[in-house]
Amino acid sequence: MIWRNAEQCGQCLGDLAVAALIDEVELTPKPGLVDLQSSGSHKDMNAALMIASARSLYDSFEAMGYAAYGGESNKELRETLARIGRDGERNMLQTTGGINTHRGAIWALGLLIAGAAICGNGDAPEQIAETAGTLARFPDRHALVPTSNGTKAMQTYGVKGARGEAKDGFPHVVKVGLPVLRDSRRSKIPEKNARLNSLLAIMASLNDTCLIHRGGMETLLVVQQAAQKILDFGGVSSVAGWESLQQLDQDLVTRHVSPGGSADLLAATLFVDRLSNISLHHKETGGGVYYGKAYTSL
Ligand SMILES: CC(C)(COP(=O)(O)OP(=O)(O)OC[C@H]1O[C@@H](n2cnc3c(N)ncnc32)[C@H](O[C@H]2O[C@H](COP(=O)(O)OP(=O)(O)OP(=O)(O)O)[C@@H](O)[C@H]2O)[C@@H]1O)[C@@H](O)C(=O)NCCC(=O)NCCS
Ligand SMILES: Nc1ncnc2[nH]cnc12
Repeated sequence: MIWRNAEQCGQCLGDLAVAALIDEVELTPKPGLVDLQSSGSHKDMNAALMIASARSLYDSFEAMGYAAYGGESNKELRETLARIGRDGERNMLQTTGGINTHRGAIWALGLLIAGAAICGNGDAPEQIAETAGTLARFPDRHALVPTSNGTKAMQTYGVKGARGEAKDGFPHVVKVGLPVLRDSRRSKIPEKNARLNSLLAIMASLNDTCLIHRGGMETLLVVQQAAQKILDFGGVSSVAGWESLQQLDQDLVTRHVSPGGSADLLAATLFVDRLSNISLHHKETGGGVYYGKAYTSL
């Protein structure tokens, strides 16, 4: 266990989750998404609002880590997380004046926090994601009848959406986003470019219901192919890749679409990445206590 008790676990995972969300928003330039330079395809959001939204979620993330610490994946925990998650959504909407900034992120990060708190060993991302997946597969008796954009896309086009991604053990985090992030780092490009490559790799294969809801399947395919093309150029550090990234951004803004689900899964990737760095540091230094925000710089 890298935490001594449930309080420490909740605080550490809460800090890391908020830091991951802020890192995602601050990553610039992202195609169609809110970043530090523009609001992308969104008329009702900007970076300050997204950061306020991220911070408003700390208590919920902390509570999820606390609730899951040293526990096991079962129906009771799933329902507890769902209750905390719905409270988190209410806080987010209060903070943003009713704008849905991070619903998908609460879902993905909440489950991964719980997975990490159960496993207690942060340097095994696959195991954490699989544990999160087992939680997602339990039913939640109190779930509302879904009328969301994601549900409509799932019903119309048969895609699995955010629920499917979680139930499958977050393949776009552990098999796509994380390997591309780490491979890109190994080629010694700037950290920002490694994160952009990771986002593009997620976009190239995710059935993002945000894109489908606003643009249909045709738009999804256009975006997936454009993201893949940038990676085939050698990623955003290549001249052609960087130019194509600017073009993709303009195209998404013109089409008024945004890969919000991919952004959430990039945040989830950054979360598991930093958690495993902390965990390895903990092992190398022979343990020690969790020093609050100091860990987030690792
Ligand atoms: C299970 C839930 C995730 C609900 O899922 P559902 O699909 O029914 O509902 P949505 O509200 O559509 O939420 C899904 C959000 O997940 C992101 N996402 C999309 N595709 C994927 C994917 N393939 N894999 C993973 N994640 C995906 C995405 O989130 C981002 O987009 C949000 C903005 O979307 P939207 O409201 O559609 O925004 P606009 O385009 O602006 O809409 P219009 O104005 O045009 O109408 C933004 O929040 C990003 O985060 C999807 O939106 C889950 O939420 C749930 O059941 N919660 C209940 C509580 C619970 O159980 N919690 C568990 C705690 S661990
Ligand atoms: N940066 C971002 N812009 C728009 N929607 C998002 N959903 C999650 N992150 C986002």
